[in-house]
Amino acid sequence: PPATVARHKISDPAIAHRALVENADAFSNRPRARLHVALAGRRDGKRIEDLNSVAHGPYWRALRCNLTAETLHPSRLGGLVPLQREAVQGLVAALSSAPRGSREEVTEVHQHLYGAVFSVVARLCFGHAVDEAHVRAMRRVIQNFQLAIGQVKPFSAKGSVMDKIVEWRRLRRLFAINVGLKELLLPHIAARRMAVQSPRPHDEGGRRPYVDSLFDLRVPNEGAAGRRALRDDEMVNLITEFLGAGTGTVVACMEWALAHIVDKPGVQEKLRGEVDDGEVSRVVAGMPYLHAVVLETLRMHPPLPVIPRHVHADAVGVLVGGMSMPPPAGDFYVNFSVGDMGRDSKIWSEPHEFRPERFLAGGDGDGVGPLPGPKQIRMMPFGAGHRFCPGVGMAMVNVKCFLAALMREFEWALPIGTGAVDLTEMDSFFKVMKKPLSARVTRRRKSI
Ligand code: HEM
Repeated sequence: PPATVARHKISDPAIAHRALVENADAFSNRPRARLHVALAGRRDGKRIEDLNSVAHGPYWRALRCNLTAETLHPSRLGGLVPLQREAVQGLVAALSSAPRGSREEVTEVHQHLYGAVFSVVARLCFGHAVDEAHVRAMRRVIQNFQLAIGQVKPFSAKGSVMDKIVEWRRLRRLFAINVGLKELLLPHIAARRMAVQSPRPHDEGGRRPYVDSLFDLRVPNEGAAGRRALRDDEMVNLITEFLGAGTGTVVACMEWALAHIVDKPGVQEKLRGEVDDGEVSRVVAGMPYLHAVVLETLRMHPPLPVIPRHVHADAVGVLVGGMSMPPPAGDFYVNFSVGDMGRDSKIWSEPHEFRPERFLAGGDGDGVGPLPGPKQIRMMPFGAGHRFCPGVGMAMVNVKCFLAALMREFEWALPIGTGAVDLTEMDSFFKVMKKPLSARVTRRRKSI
């Protein structure tokens, strides 16, 4: 984005509510990420949007309605259970046989979690027929892509010549990964297109893969009447977004939750009391303490701690009283600081303490859910307003399902000889653990 656009920070949840919920129309565009500007420049300005980057309007609405109605609708989440069950089995096997370090710890917890969640998301996207080797290949490229985007720091344009050279190199790496992604995904899109057109399509157990919905989708035809089908390059972007957004955030949340669980054995004990007598599918319905653990994790460590908006000058009045700088004359950007809201001592008692009980009856988070209610914002890890995260339902179900299984199957403890988990945060594409979680992961005798 042009360096001249003023960027404001809003940490006050009342003002965030006034803007994102009460004046949602005026606060429904995101700044264009440098990645998208740069990629469009390489394609003669041809648009390469995904749902996250596209401007609020009819094209966005078509993409969003399709995703929420066809793939992420709450009524379809039950269809995830077989995919989750298979992924849980793989995860339990992988963690059971993972090599241990000198302090008897598993060092690559994150990678194992990523593999398991990705396999659910990839099959939800492409259907069950996509084989394990291809899922692994996609996962590698998507992970590299997110890593590379995190390094480009989409909003930094300042710095010395050296900084710019470094950044340009990173952008080039990103372009190269982007090309690789396209080469990898296009054959899968083509294969799936053939499969759905065949007289006997593969049985998906009642689920409809995300790509299938993209084949049927018709979007407004820019500058012309009527609607048109999606182009292949648009599908590649939407699929990349689906695979990336659906995995990285969920894994970040799970890793933070496990970090606190390892840090506080009491939390693990309470969780176990709840999950030991449960069936995986019951996780969706009633496990209040597990639900509280996930909310507490998202309060303290929202994977996306900043929610940016591009705002027209005439909406500046909405933010009066909350601006960190004098009101701008022209259009401006606002960063709503989800991270600050989650740790605001005016809203939360002892905000730096991991205390899931606060979300149970009588606690200071009693009644607070993953999305803000219509009246006020206490925390907003999934955003707010028109652009709130459409994956909230699937994310909560996946995090809870995997955590429940990990509690039921394993004992989680600090590596031998260490006193505490290092909970320092680091900015990457998502807010992640600076020192990835290592833990002693011992198989429990009692099993599902
Ligand atoms: C713990 C997990 C997740 C967290 C914390 C999270 C968080 C967020 C946040 C903060 C936003 C921006 C909201 C705003 O601007 O108001 C967002 C947008 C989005 N998320 Fe998620 N997300 C998660 C999981 C998912 C999943 C599972 C999917 C789908 C597969 C997904 C797909 C999206 C998409 C497509 C957008 C852009 C929506 C739009 O602009 O209309 N997310 N997410």
